Amino acid sequence: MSMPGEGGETVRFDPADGGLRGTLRVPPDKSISHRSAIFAAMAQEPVRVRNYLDAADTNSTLAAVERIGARVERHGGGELTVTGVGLRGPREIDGVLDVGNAGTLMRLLPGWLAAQPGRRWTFDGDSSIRRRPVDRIAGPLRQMGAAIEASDERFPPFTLHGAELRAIEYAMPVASAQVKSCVLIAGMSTAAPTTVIEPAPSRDHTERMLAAAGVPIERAATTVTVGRVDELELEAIDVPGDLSSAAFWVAAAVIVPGSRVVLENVNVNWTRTGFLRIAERMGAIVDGELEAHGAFTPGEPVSTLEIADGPLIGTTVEPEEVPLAIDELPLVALLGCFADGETVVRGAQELKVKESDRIATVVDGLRGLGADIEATDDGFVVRGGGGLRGGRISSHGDHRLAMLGAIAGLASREGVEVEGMEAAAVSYPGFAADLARLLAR
Ligand SMILES: O=C(O)C1=C[C@@H](OP(=O)(O)O)[C@@H](O)[C@H](O)C1
Ligand SMILES: C=C(OP(=O)(O)O)C(=O)O
Repeated sequence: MSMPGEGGETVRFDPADGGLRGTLRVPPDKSISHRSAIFAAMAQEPVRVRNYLDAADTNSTLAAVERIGARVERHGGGELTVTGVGLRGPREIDGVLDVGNAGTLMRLLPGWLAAQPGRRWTFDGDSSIRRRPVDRIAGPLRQMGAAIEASDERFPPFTLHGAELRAIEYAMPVASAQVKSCVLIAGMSTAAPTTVIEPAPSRDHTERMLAAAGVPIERAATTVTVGRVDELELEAIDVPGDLSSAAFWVAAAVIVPGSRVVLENVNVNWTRTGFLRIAERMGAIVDGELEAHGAFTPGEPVSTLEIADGPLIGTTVEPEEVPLAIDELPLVALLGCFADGETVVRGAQELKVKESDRIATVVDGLRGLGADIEATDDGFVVRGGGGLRGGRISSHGDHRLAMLGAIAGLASREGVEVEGMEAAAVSYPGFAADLARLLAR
């Protein structure tokens, strides 16, 4: 299977003289879209999903739930009706379940399928997914009674044998919303309540959506307990805009002189907004009013954000902040190049097992554009203030690297060529069109 970005399209991003200006509605949230499709597939009654993300990762999820028996009607404009198979109804398939490039799909869906006694599925994906560990979900699922065979014990492809699961109390070794979600989903089928303890808070979209679906779920600090259910009661889900996509424009507005950008309908769930807090600490001014979210909310707050350019100072991102800003840490490195003093990220080893090794690809990529940046075992150190010269950067097939390169180009002195720009379509297919809108004056 091929990897997006390998040997693909090279696109040049010139300095955005005069700044980025305008108002955007950022694309639907990827994490919440994945969950809406998977939870709707578990329901028995049809579920209306509004504003579903039309991107490679979330389309992999729709294809996967269809293969195991759910019906997906696509009404256009991000509107779907998903008719599920019920919690106990996913069917076996011939061949593999292809998760494409989507780590979230690969780690959430097994939580459900592990609870189907006597049935089995084989999961596989692209060359990037084959480097992403599944032992982190195989461990707790085995403790619950499922069997999993993986290549080298750790990586896809892997085969999952469902079982009558037993409840566990699972203390997670790493803060991962994907692992937490997997165990909670499996825990909906155990006779006694299942508990997950996180080392630090991570995104809580699963907890919010399951609570909205009538699942007994209790949270106290970093402990989450889920009770058994026979059915999910979800009528409709309205997916808010993605903070992780919005973050590219927040970063661009802050570092490209003369910018003023307004971002509408952004999910500002506290477990996702770590990047905004870090950027504000560095001196960025992000104004946002909390707003109600419309008729069918999965319990997620949204806001309109207003960002303008301004001077930055370096900061240190501590380990407990990492899960709250995990996908935006590459952008912290970029801001660091434009900030006075040192910007340090610590406790972010998890970056090594994303779509690319994001410590190596960010550090090598930005250094190639003129940054003074060094990798550490668990993050990076940037000595900023000099901005970026420009040059060439590879996405390594990683959507967030591709878009990082683009924003770096806009803020650079000489422009940046991004190799493998098409990888952006994994989470943000409209990235180029939105950029063109912010450049049109
Ligand atoms: O649960 C989710 O939707 C996600 C959790 C995070 O991964 P980890 O759980 O591996 O930290 C994040 O990096 C990923 O983009 C999406
Ligand atoms: C890490 C990411 O996603 P996933 O784990 O779902 O592939 C991401 O979107 O940055």
